[in-house]
Amino acid sequence: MTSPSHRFNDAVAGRLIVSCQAPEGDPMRHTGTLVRLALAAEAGGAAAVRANAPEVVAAVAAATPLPVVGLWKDGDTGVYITPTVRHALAVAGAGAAVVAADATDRPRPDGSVFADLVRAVHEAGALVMADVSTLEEGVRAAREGADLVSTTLSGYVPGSPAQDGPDLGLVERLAAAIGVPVVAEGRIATPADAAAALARGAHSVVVGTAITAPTALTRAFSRALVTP
Ligand SMILES: CC(=O)N[C@H](C=O)[C@@H](O)[C@H](O)[C@H](O)COP(=O)(O)O
Repeated sequence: MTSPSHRFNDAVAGRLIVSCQAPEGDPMRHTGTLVRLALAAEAGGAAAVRANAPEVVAAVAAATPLPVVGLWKDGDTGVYITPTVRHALAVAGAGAAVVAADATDRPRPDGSVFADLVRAVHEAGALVMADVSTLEEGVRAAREGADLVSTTLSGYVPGSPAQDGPDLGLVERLAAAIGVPVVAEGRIATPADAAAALARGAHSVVVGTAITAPTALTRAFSRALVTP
């Protein structure tokens, strides 16, 4: 029998995962709207959807046959992407095929370690995508049982310098170092960026803002039109 890990990994191999999220206070932060974005992603050929919060994960999973990579953001400092085992189990319980969680080496609010979260999510029948910012974190997450490792947090945590574009160097280094699939995520702005990520060794590519964030995209256009 094919394991859940093989099934998901085969389904997203060489393909796009669309992140359908909206920040706190954004007009798009509305479950029905995020479901519509997920349906648009499906219609456009995405292989999976990444979604935030149990309610949205459940609604997207009910509306589309695509597997859902679920997370639960809590706050925006320290470890905020699925920070505790409780958050992870709620996301798995909502129907996520994969639970994405911070796998940096910073302290977690419930005192757990990443390996505890991996164990709990596997017992719940879902896979784990480790969101990392460095090569070392990715190597450790793979050793601790992560099913996929994503470059999500590169440029967003102390010790990982901010960059304008995607961190394709990290994609390449991870792909050479670990045996689990590497996902390129973060600031992938164009189809050419996505194709370049695959060429550098990514198994799959997550795109959020460039596809599903009209407020941020409008802001970028507006700023470009402001005369100095
Ligand atoms: C750092 C962080 O919290 N990243 C989040 C992870 O779920 C999302 O806010 C991003 O939109 C997602 O990673 C996709 O990235 P981009 O929107 O750049 O394509």
